[in-house]
Amino acid sequence: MFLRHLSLVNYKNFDSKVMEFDPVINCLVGDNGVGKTNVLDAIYHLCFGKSYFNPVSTQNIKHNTDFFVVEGEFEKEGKTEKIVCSFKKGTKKVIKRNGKAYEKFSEHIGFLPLVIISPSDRDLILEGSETRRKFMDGVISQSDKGYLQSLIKYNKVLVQRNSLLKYFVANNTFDPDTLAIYNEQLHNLGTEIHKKRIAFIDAFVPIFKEQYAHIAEKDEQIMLAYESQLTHSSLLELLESNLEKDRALQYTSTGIHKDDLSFTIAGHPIKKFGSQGQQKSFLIALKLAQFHFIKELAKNTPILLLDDIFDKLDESRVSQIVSLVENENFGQIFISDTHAQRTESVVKSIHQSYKIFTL
Ligand SMILES: Nc1ncnc2c1ncn2[C@@H]1O[C@H](COP(=O)(O)OP(=O)(O)OP(=O)(O)O)[C@@H](O)[C@H]1O
Repeated sequence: MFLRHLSLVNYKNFDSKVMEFDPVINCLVGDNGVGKTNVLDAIYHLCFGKSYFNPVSTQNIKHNTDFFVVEGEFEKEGKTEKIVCSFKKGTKKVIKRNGKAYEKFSEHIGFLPLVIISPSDRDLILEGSETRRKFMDGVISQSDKGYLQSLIKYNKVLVQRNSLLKYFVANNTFDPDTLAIYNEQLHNLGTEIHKKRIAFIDAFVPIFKEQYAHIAEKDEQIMLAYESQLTHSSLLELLESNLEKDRALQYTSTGIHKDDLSFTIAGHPIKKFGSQGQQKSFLIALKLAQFHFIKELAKNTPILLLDDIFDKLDESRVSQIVSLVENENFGQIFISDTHAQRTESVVKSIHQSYKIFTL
């Protein structure tokens, strides 16, 4: 699968921009702020219906205009797939595939698999558990449509249960029967999601470790583990035993919405004890593992977006990554960099088919 054509209207810093891509390697080069990352983000938008960097849709519209359109033509399994993502201030965003609008964006997720590696990935280490859950959910849902639907349903029931807990306090009342219905629904959906997360981590960790070992060229005892309150108790038991606490807090304090991933090096949190280079390598290994995982399960090679990746690492780690890209059968790759010469010498060593765009 590859993206052949991209056209932007009023997307971030672009008035209008049309690009025809190479099926293998595309490099976007230029000074800081020219819009290299914005092009990558537009491609991300076509695959996920949203920006990777800025979730506020109005802020993706070029300043002083009131709509944007991102259009892409992909080649997938011998067919052309035309995707149009448009947004006008005050209306709902629309995503169309071959002229037909999706009713639910979630139906589009996974159709065009994509993995992005960007400096903002450091949030996975630095930020709270929600960022890591989103990463885990993103990987699983690109290969399992049912998972995303269960997650959406779980979150809906969670909102309903939280509203009910607030209602109890506001009206000085309590209704155990309605609560029991929500508890059961959360238990059923949560247990299914929990099982899928366990299965995912079991399959993902060996791939991740292999990617890290390639980049670091030595064993640095890195580990990724799934942490869940459901490991020791069922969700129903947790909901029931935390009822008084939840009533006081007016929200649901236990469940798979509290799950996390722990990232460690030699048994210690990488956030506190990993060097900057080790943290960067960890994140790249995580994303390359995501790439291989999706490729294997979705039976479809994801597009790979490498945003500013060469600025982050020492030369030996960069050449290790390049050799990974060279050896494994990657699909289409987009690379953004400020150094035209560096990029060209790197891509020349990967493949004879490439295009360089100077923005
Ligand atoms: N909604 C918007 N309207 C107009 N310009 C915008 C909008 N959103 C972002 N920009 C501009 O886009 C530019 C940033 O583009 P981008 O992040 O793609 O740069 P880059 O080429 O990747 O730079 P770097 O090399 O620093 O990473 C900034 O100048 C920013 O002001």
